[in-house]
Amino acid sequence: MQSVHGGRKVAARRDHVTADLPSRARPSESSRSRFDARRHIMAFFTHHVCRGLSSSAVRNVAIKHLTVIGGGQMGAGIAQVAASTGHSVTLVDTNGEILKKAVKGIEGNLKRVAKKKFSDKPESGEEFIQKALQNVSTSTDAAAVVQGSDLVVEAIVENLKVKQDIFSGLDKLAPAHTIFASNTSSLSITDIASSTSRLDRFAGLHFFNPVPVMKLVEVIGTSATSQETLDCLLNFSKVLGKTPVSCKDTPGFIVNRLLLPYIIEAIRMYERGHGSKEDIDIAMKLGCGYPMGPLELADYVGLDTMKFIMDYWSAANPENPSFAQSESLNKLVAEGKFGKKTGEGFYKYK
Ligand SMILES: CCCCCCCCCCCCCC(=O)CC(=O)SCCNC(=O)CCNC(=O)[C@H](O)C(C)(C)COP(=O)(O)OP(=O)(O)OC[C@H]1O[C@@H](n2cnc3c(N)ncnc32)[C@H](O)[C@@H]1OP(=O)(O)O
Ligand SMILES: NC(=O)C1=CN([C@@H]2O[C@H](COP(=O)(O)OP(=O)(O)OC[C@H]3O[C@@H](n4cnc5c(N)ncnc54)[C@H](O)[C@@H]3O)[C@@H](O)[C@H]2O)C=CC1
Repeated sequence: MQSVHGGRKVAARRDHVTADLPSRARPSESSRSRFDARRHIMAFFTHHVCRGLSSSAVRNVAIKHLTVIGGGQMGAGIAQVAASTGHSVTLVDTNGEILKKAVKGIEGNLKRVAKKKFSDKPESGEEFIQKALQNVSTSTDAAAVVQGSDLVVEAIVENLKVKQDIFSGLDKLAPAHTIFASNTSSLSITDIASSTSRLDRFAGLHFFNPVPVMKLVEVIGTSATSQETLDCLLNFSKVLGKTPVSCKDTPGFIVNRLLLPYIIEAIRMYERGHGSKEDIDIAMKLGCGYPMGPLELADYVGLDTMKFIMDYWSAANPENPSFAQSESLNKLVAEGKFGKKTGEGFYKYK
């Protein structure tokens, strides 16, 4: 195991709990202690009450240590938020260079959070950053680190077989109480879970990009997921400072079921020449108040991921012309232009 920051301190600390909240959601000084007390009650629930819920294996779960598989934009974001709310996190990727980049990115983003949250107390901000970084370690070997995990969150490439392979291997090594969760955007949780023998302890935990900023988490249960597992994940999401919603394991869950047709139609509109990419994006930003237009958002999500999603939906619905191949998306992906993360997609980035 390659340990970058190595720390394994797991106590949920008061100054970590509200760390990632945007300023509009942060409590005033006068309400902070009440706010913190509520968070502590939720942390207590996750850490202790889940233990006694029922006779299933998950009753022993106290989510203190998690393994996040995939050190890309989502995995790094999930690790950042978990570490800054007092959890010990091991971030895993097959590529050590990606892990170094992820830790550097986490440090940079923690500085942005600290600058906002501790604008009047820079020394507290520095302490917050160091404590969070001590909670993160990295590894290129998931099998070697999963034994100590209460929760495994997978955020690797959007490919069913690759996700099934990783979970099937870890299922044989992880303790019985460990909950497995996938951050998939579009794949069936039931299909991913079928590669394991812990169907009652398997769920979707779908974060939004950028994880430190976006407040939503979709908690997705299959017909086999136990209520104890769902309760633990709903409470864990709250301890992270997020607002969870419960979803059935249906295509796209809630958000992507609505977002997918919107982005598809925007790309088709651009391909038909009915509007320039800039005008389509400006129209949706100024007309609907969205922070990003649909083509900017596609670049932000990653065009490789968009193509994985599109190919999967297309294979599942071959008769539906909505999911027909997109010439512009295919061309950009073939050229390695995956959007913001590679410096070019529909737009160029510095
Ligand atoms: C025809 C074929 C088509 C194929 C179609 C396939 C369709 C597939 C669709 C499915 C997509 C799947 C993705 C998924 O599963 C779900 C998603 O995640 S969808 C994406 C959701 N995200 C959004 O919608 C993001 C929208 N954008 C924004 O909210 C803002 O633009 C953003 C916050 C990203 C940036 O804001 P901006 O003002 O532009 O920049 P700033 O840099 O000033 O940031 C604002 C604010 O936020 C802080 N911040 C930003 N990033 C981070 C970070 N990583 N960590 C910490 N803090 C961060 C920053 O500091 C600023 O704070 P201030 O207090 O305002 O200074
Ligand atoms: N990009 C987005 O906006 C969102 C993506 N998601 C989902 O999250 C997942 C990850 O997406 P991103 O972080 O954007 O992708 P990414 O491409 O930034 O990162 C994926 C990472 O997984 C690593 N990886 C691949 N196979 C692996 C394996 N077997 N073991 C360990 N690591 C492995 C890669 O090296 C890469 O670093 C996907 O399932 C995606 O659909 C969910 C919400 C939003």
